[in-house]
Amino acid sequence: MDIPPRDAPAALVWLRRDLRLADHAALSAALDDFPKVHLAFVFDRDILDPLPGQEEAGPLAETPAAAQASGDPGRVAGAMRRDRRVEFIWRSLAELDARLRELGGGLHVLHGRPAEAIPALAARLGVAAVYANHDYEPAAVARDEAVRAALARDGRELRTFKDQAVFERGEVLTGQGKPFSVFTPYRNAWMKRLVDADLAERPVRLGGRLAPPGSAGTGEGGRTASPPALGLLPLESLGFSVTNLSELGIEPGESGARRALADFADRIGRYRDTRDYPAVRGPSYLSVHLRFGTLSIRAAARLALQTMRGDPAAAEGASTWLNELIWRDFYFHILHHHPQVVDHAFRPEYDAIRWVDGAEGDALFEAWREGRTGYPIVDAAIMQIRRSGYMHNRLRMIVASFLVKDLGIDWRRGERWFAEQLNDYDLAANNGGWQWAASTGCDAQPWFRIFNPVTQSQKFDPQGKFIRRYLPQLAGLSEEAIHAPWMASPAELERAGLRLGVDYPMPIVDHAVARETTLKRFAAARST
Ligand SMILES: Cc1cc2nc3c(=O)[nH]c(=O)nc-3n(C[C@H](O)[C@H](O)[C@H](O)COP(=O)(O)OP(=O)(O)OC[C@H]3O[C@@H](n4cnc5c(N)ncnc54)[C@H](O)[C@@H]3O)c2cc1C
Repeated sequence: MDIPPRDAPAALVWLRRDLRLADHAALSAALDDFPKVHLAFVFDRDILDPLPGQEEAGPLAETPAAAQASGDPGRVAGAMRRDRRVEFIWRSLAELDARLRELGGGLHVLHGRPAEAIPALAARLGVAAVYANHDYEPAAVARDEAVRAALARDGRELRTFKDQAVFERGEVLTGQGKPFSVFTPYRNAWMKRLVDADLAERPVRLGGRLAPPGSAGTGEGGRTASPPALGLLPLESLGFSVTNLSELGIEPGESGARRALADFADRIGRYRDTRDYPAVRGPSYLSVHLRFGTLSIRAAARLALQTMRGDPAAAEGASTWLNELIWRDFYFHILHHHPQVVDHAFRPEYDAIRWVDGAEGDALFEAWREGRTGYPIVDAAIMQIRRSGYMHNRLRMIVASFLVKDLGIDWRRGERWFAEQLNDYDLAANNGGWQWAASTGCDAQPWFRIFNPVTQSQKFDPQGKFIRRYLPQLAGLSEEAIHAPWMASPAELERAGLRLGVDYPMPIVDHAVARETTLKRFAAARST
């Protein structure tokens, strides 16, 4: 790639899932190559317009459905959706914009389609090149190719960098140069390849290097290129309103990520022993920051590695946590090398499974996503995701397994619903997690191993603390009864003030029967 002339006016750094100013590969490279930089973010209509909104994300004056029912076009236009991710991004950008303004710059925030918006902004600013970080999702790869082609038509380059992963694409391969499909050898090869430079902070020194707002109105449009006064489009102008993000204590932005990382640094030594218990503050809760890049993956991995090297008492916890970060790279690797997993089973034989569909499938799916299965651990987990946009990893495995192996529903339906709900939704990790639980993926749970939701509950929420938090109607049940209320004696139910079938449903399936049906379903697909 040619290095542009030093007197080239400026570069444009296009932020996507890297909403920070520290340790940022594309920004660091742009500052190496150009004397001045602009920064921009596009609220992408192709992503935002189809978002349905999250039912339990906070109060809303009027839902799109109610407005639609009124038949009043004015009300339809004014109806808002709530989506915690959109608010998270918006607030992270507001913080970033404020910081840029302190330094004499400002963030260009656009609402449109990147393939048009980015080349148009680049032209207006008169920049020589656009810098961005790699994204591995097929739709994002196609988007970036479209932007690259449009920029090239104007004689501009799109330069992209690894930032989201520690190792990406073909960097970790088998001895035969092939992609891995099993995690443990991938992890071993990943560890073997790692040197300190891979995790080194990418320097970003912005002082005096930001193109001031309004300074570059010399582009083809001839108009001033300064970002609007606030630098940001109001959330409402995007069709979204404020959610319960603040109530949940989720702090967006780089400052939120820094605080969450520092909080976890004190607990990392206990991670291995606590991470499987949803009632305990065991995991890092950093996934939303890693998703939107308010935290750099290198900073996260540095914490793990430094703890492993410098604190023997915490080393095991840190090494277990590093493993999870490697799973994240692993699923990017799988998505990059096998993009067909987006719509298909990684193991093609499982595309032949006959799932429960039609009215019966719809009814079972509705009961699952509304937390009405009658299995308390499953229903409590569903309440957690609906109210907070987060679900504990152990619970993600339990509810995914339950949908697929107890209810016989196609994993893709669950995957899509998670995609709407999760703050940390990431195509690679979500698809990987669902295919793991459904036994259709690479290195997945074997098809004949089926989680028993009652024993999982007894093991990982032994006192029912998590269940009580999300299903207060069961709070009066004893530790023994809370995992399977239908087994409780009438006297116990009466003591707990619980009317089964009224206050809380009877189980919608019998696990033992469902298990047998699932084994037959998988066996039939394997034999075709
Ligand atoms: C069905 C299912 C769906 C999932 N969907 C997603 C998703 O959309 N987005 C997502 O980030 N994770 C997903 N996961 C993985 C995991 O559940 C979450 O990353 C984790 O619960 C996030 O909480 P944490 O940050 O406290 O995790 P921690 O336990 O503190 O882990 C640290 C980080 O490691 C990464 N990580 C951990 N476990 C995994 C994993 N199995 N695969 C990939 N990365 C991992 C995440 O970035 C996480 O933030 C899914 C798992 C399952 C079983």
